[in-house]
Amino acid sequence: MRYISTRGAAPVLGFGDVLLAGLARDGGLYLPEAWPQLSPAEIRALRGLPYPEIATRILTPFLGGEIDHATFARIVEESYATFRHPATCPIVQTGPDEFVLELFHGPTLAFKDVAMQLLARLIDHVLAERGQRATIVGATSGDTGGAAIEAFAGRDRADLFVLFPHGKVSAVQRLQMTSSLAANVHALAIEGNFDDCQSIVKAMFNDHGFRDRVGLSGVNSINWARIMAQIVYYFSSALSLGAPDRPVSFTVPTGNFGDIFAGYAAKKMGLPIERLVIATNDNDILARTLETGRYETRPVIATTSPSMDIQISSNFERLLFEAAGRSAEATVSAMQGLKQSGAFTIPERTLAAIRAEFSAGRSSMEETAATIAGTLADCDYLADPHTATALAVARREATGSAPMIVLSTAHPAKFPDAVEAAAGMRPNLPSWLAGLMEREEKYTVLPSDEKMVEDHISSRARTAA
Ligand SMILES: Cc1ncc(COP(=O)(O)O)c(C=O)c1O
Ligand SMILES: N[C@@H](CCOP(=O)(O)O)C(=O)O
Repeated sequence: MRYISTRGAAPVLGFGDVLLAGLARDGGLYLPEAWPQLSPAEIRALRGLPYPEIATRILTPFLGGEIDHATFARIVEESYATFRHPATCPIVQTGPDEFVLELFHGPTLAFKDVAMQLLARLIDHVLAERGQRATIVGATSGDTGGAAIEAFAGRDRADLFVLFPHGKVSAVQRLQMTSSLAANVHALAIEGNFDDCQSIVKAMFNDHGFRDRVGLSGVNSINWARIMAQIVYYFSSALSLGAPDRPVSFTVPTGNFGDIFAGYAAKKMGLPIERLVIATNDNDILARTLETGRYETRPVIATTSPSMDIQISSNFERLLFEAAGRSAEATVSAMQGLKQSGAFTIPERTLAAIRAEFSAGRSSMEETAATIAGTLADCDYLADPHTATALAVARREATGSAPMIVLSTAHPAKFPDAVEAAAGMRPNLPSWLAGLMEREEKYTVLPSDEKMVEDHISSRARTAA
């Protein structure tokens, strides 16, 4: 298996190199040269297997033979041993044809753990094999950062720097990032919003001198391995509802488009998926794009689902590349428009290809709050605001015949204020996280300035020359 960049001008890489590269050197995102295929019989053979076994079988083709089977199976097993539910990612029925896929049973209570636990172990493995160290960066609107800090803490081949928007994450999210005692992890509070953090991260990757000097690697979903790991739960949940003999649909609370792109990848690999529904909060750039064909950024609105307060949805680039017939030229032209004017228009044929696979809808903060309250009253199920955004959209968009699986991306206790305001009940952190709110915090506040962040990292990264 080889990987190509959406912008067509970066080296074609194997798995280990893609894992460490993060962003391609031409500014694009890596994708497999071809989608591995699973026949209906091969999918059927996964039924009833434990999650780590399903993951090992589905992900092996992406490794291109670079990690031997026993080692990879052990890494996957160890990754999901950190989850506190025997099914790893269970599904719960909340309506006649509505199911919630709970992705929050990992160490930091968000779906990011599913990929991050695996990513950290894979990076560690590849660095050890090569005798290298890495400086790892990540931008976060709250969840990626905590999951990365938890997964990389104490790993002696990597220094991790997480950029989060100062004052714009929940208290639980902040403490998960700022209270680690590990010397190799660093929380940086950036005076800006998530898009500012993400654009600094991308700028650091595009500064090749800095990138090479510190051995830069990334944990955001710009890193192909993040998407790869997220493909698995589309299969595991669909299998438990009868796949491949019964198609299913998914609704995904969406920000950076990584999670739902993993669903698209699962479909390309042969999983029968009827619809992929993009659910946005008031930051509805993706819903507007599907309606109008124009991707147009607006100022970010702070909502009760802060992890989705995003305008620059990184992985939409991967979809554009695919929908434009894998045209690097079309992708580059769209991305230039975005850089120059904050907008681009999607050509008709590309838009039609996107609309053939995806629907989209938005849920306002009021509708999301009402959905939290209504789902508790009707189904005795307490959803976090991100999950509730998707439930609200799913209930409006579910016109097809297939069962709808709604991705639950965070535990309600990560957002206790919003949940309490909506449902009148304050969710508690699980006992193993009790005491989090009293822990001592350690973080550095920095202006939204690439050079200052680079200098800060250079002076602390142990890989820097
Ligand atoms: C809780 C939660 N839900 C949904 C999302 C959106 O996922 P994606 O960025 O992959 O679209 C995020 C952040 O990424 C998140 O943290
Ligand atoms: N919502 C995310 C934003 C970053 O997304 P990623 O999937 O690209 O890492 C977060 O919680 O940090």
